[in-house]
Amino acid sequence: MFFDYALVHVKFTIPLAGLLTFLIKPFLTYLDVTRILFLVTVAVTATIPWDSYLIRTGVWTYPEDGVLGASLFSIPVEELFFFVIQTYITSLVYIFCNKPILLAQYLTTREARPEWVRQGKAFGQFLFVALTAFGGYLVIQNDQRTYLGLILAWACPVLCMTWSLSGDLILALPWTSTVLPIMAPTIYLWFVDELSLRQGIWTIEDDTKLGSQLFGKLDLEEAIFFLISNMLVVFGLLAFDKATAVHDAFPELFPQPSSSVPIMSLLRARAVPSSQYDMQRIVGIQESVARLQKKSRSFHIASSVFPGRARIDLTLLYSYCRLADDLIDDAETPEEALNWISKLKGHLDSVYCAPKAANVGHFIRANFPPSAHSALNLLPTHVISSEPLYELLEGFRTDVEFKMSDRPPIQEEEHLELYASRVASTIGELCLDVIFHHTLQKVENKRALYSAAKEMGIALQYVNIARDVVVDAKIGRVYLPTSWLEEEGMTTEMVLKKPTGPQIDVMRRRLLGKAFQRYRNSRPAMDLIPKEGRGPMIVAVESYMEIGRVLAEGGLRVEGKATVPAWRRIGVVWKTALRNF
Ligand SMILES: CC(C)=CCC/C(C)=C/CC/C(C)=C/CC/C(C)=C/[C@@H]1[C@@H](COP(=O)(O)OP(=O)(O)O)[C@]1(C)CC/C=C(\C)CC/C=C(\C)CCC=C(C)C
Repeated sequence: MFFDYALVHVKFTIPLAGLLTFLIKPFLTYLDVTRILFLVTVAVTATIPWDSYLIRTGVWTYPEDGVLGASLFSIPVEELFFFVIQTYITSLVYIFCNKPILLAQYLTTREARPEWVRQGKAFGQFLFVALTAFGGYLVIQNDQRTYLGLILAWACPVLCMTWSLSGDLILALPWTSTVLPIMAPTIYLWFVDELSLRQGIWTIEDDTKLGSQLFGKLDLEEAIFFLISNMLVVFGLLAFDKATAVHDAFPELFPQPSSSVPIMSLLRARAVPSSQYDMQRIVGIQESVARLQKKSRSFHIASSVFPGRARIDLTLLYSYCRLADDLIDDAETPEEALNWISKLKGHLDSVYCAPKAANVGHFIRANFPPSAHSALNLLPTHVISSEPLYELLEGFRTDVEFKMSDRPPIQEEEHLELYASRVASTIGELCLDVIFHHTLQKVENKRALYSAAKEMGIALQYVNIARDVVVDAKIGRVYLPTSWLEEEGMTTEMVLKKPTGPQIDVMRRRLLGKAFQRYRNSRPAMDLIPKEGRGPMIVAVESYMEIGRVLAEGGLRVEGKATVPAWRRIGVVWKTALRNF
């Protein structure tokens, strides 16, 4: 049939590329687009001489009526398009699979690598060198193994190079970041190829192939070709990403954020010997990511759409806030909790107030358990201002007061507002500090933005309280104002005993109403946030407000805690990103 090869694209590759573009476009950054273009250019340039040789020497043939007719160096345009679209598809799958991962946490110095990673990397290097030599040998033999030889001799030197650059990272990453983006497009292309071979759209000549099939008509060499070419794409992207991760992880070595430097300068980060990596910082980043992942699904999902360095700083900030909150919540007595507050203040004093020579590290080691060290050491104090942090600690004092006196600290609505502004408006301010620090844009209206961020913080805290009435009651806390309880004919003791029922639902709705009012007041200001942080910040806020929406709909509860189903969380992130990125 005429134009069969073009039809393969129309039916199989273009629709998949279109679907992936539709799904992933909202999350694509400038850096993503740059590296896809870079990789497509490299892939096309590197494949043309090889493919042209294959066609001119008759390893591959195409029936004349199966192709459009236009060609470059004997390569049909459809084939050239295949290099482009395959690289594009695999890159998108890779980017999709890797968004949730903060790559910097997988960087290691040679000494810090587990033995199996060191040996695996060396084995990979040996394997690719051996396969290159074997491929060369097969080409020289010039028999049925020629096509296999050409594939190996062409691809394995490049694989060896990219593996040498980032084999340690490839081995350390979860399989969903490496094997999945290689295998998913490979398997899809195997089926497309099998169909094409079955229909005779292209043919591999019998003299130059082994004659064994993986399945159906799919020749073993073709299966290996798609596997290896997708490995080339993924290894190439990983080598690129390793440079970005190094750049983002070590602001002391690279003051500019990765999103603002030209691609070639970025690759210079790759040249930094791993012996210069600050492993204490990397371990701290790992611990912070683990804390975020374990403690907050909303912020963890939202963190994946922030650009590299802002993402690291927000994760470190989260880790500090969570640690401080947990130290106080988990204290056995109110006195112990107050002691933690004063130690945390001491830490802030040593960072922000003491003369430069003050030994912050020593203070941390002397006063906090080892599990707290990295969160305190890595709090990005060069990026955030001190006042909101002191204020946050003041807010935690209210939590302690629940245990200290018979009179609950939240008597009136204004007490609730003060509490929320201390523990959450402060977080809004700190988040803005991070974004302002990492933007290259000159920010107008900073004052208005800070004031909206404070308002939004209160909205999120109200949602948090509305969600956690049961959970909080279990630890002796009722954040609903006593005056509201009285209006519903209840007392604090009654809520502590039975934190559910129609009166609680009325008060929860009242609180949610106030949360949404504040959300509506402050949401328009978010459009003025610098572009690097605007979309991700909106995603973070919307993901959290979704908990409020689920609650308002009387939604799902697990052990008294409203949960947003995973599909709904992902939907919110996707829709928000589509509108705001
Ligand atoms: C993406 C990312 C990693 C963001 C990190 C945000 C961050 C630093 C959060 C701090 C969390 C924390 C532990 C604070 C201690 C006090 C506390 C408990 C506050 C409550 C947060 C809930 O956190 P939790 O871990 O309990 O989460 P789960 O409910 O378990 O999922 C709060 C509800 C406060 C959250 C408040 C904010 C994030 C501020 C929101 C405001 C903005 C983002 C600014 C918007 C800007 C404009 C201009 C309007």
